[in-house]
Amino acid sequence: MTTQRVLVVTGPTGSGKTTVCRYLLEKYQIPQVITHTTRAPRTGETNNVDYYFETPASFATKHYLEHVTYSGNQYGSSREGLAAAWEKSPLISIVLDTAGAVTYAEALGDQAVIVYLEVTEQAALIDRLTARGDAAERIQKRVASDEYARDQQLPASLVGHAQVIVNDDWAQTAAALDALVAKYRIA
Ligand SMILES: Nc1ncnc2c1ncn2[C@@H]1O[C@H](COP(=O)(O)OP(=O)(O)OP(=O)(O)O)[C@@H](O)[C@H]1O
Ligand SMILES: Nc1nc2c(ncn2[C@@H]2O[C@H](COP(=O)(O)O)[C@@H](O)[C@H]2O)c(=O)[nH]1
Repeated sequence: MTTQRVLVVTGPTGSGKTTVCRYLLEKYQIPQVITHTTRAPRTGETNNVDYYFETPASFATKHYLEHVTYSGNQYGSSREGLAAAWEKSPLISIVLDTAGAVTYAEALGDQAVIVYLEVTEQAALIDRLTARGDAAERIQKRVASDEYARDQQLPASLVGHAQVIVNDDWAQTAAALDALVAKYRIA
């Protein structure tokens, strides 16, 4: 039987997690698990595609494998969402903060392939969030959050289990992703 795996893409805000999953979808047709959030959509984001955008009341009705608060908003990934993505392909991806990545590693063991993205210069993260169109007040609130500081490091429990990719240069990141997919994708 084919082993079902999920590429858990984690790392600091602005490190490129969403960009990586988009690349995996477009180049390799690797489906991404859609997660739930109470934050407002950014310009260009679509409900049921980028997230299931929820009210606090509707967020509370779902069945989560894990859920977190990140910079004042709630985020959660459902068991149903994971199963629905695995119905499409044995290899899928998900974007999580580092707390979520730790939970996935604990809950799924070797089925969770953890990829930690980092960027050498922290200032580049802020530049990237600004270039993405995030409002200055939102960036300031995020940078001041405990979650922002926490996600700058790979959690101790994932050291030795996670593949670290330095996403300074996209061509190098793409090459690292191609090698990762070659290892786990069933042709
Ligand atoms: N290697 C790179 N070089 C320059 N810009 C990049 C690179 N990778 C991603 N970006 C850009 O950085 C911005 C942030 O990327 P992305 O939204 O993928 O980050 P993220 O980790 O998902 O952020 P968040 O956790 O805040 O949602 C985007 O505008 C993206 O196009
Ligand atoms: N633990 C979880 N983290 C999640 C989930 N969905 C997204 N995220 C992470 O939240 C922050 C903020 O996301 P943003 O889209 O507002 O920039 C980021 O680190 C995401 O990776 C989830 O279901 N669980």
